[in-house]
Amino acid sequence: MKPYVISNVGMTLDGKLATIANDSRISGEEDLKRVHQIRKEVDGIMVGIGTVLKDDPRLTVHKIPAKKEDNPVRIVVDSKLRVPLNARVLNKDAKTIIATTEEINEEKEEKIKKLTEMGVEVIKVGKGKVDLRKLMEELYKRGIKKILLEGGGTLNWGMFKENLVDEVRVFIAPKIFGGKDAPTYVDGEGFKTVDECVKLELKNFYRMDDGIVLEFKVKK
Ligand SMILES: NC(=O)c1ccc[n+]([C@@H]2O[C@H](COP(=O)([O-])OP(=O)(O)OC[C@H]3O[C@@H](n4cnc5c(N)ncnc54)[C@H](O)[C@@H]3O)[C@@H](O)[C@H]2O)c1
Ligand SMILES: Nc1nc(=O)c(N)c(NC[C@H](O)[C@H](O)[C@H](O)COP(=O)(O)O)[nH]1
Repeated sequence: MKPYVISNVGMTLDGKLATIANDSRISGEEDLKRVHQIRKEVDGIMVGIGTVLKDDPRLTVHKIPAKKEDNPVRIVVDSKLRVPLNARVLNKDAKTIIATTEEINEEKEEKIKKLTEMGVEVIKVGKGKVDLRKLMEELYKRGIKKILLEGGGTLNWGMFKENLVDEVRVFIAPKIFGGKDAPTYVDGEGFKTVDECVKLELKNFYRMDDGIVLEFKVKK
């Protein structure tokens, strides 16, 4: 059994999640409230370490009225345990799980010890990179039945490739960032053929701020 996974991003018309200089001010105020409403409704919110290193996100519910217990469990996928100990995602505002690989060395062991002392749970699944399917099973066992996957593009690829995403909600801003190397919604290796790509069913769409939100179910 695995959690139900909602992938949500704010994206420009040309599919970017940030500029080549990592400016990622894409969602408007109303859309951020929509995102925080989803955060309030899920059991876990998941990002890759790239997002933590570039954005230092809090991953708590703070754009709409909420109590501390409304904060979902924060999950960071971090193969090499690069998360800085002063990252906001490690603060006391919510529970945090760091998912890393099974490879271990003295430095990593030391960091796990420090994280554990901070009250952070470290889950070790996979070799080379985190085994996302096994991670989903571990999270489900911990009562995490619904997850908001916030990105970024590399983790989104890993989750789509493993067929672990159930729903897609995307805010598209009326902006074009350009940039061959700018981060996009789904980066990583990419599918070679249309046959093997992720197929979606459009369920809903509506205006939001100066853009539009599209909602899809992933066809399984
Ligand atoms: N606009 C949005 O909605 C939004 C949302 C999130 C992030 N972002 C942007 O995305 C960028 C960060 O994305 P990114 O691609 O650099 O990093 P990411 O956040 O996708 O993290 C990727 C990292 O996770 C780790 N990882 C471990 N196991 C993995 C696996 N099985 N599959 C994939 N990754 C695995 C690897 O270290 C990998 O480099 C930033 O610019 C951030 O601002 C934007
Ligand atoms: N939906 C969405 N629209 C955006 O325009 C944007 N930049 C993000 N970025 C995703 C990232 O994971 C965090 O949502 C932000 O970095 C804010 O983080 P916090 O509020 O501190 O949790 N997400």
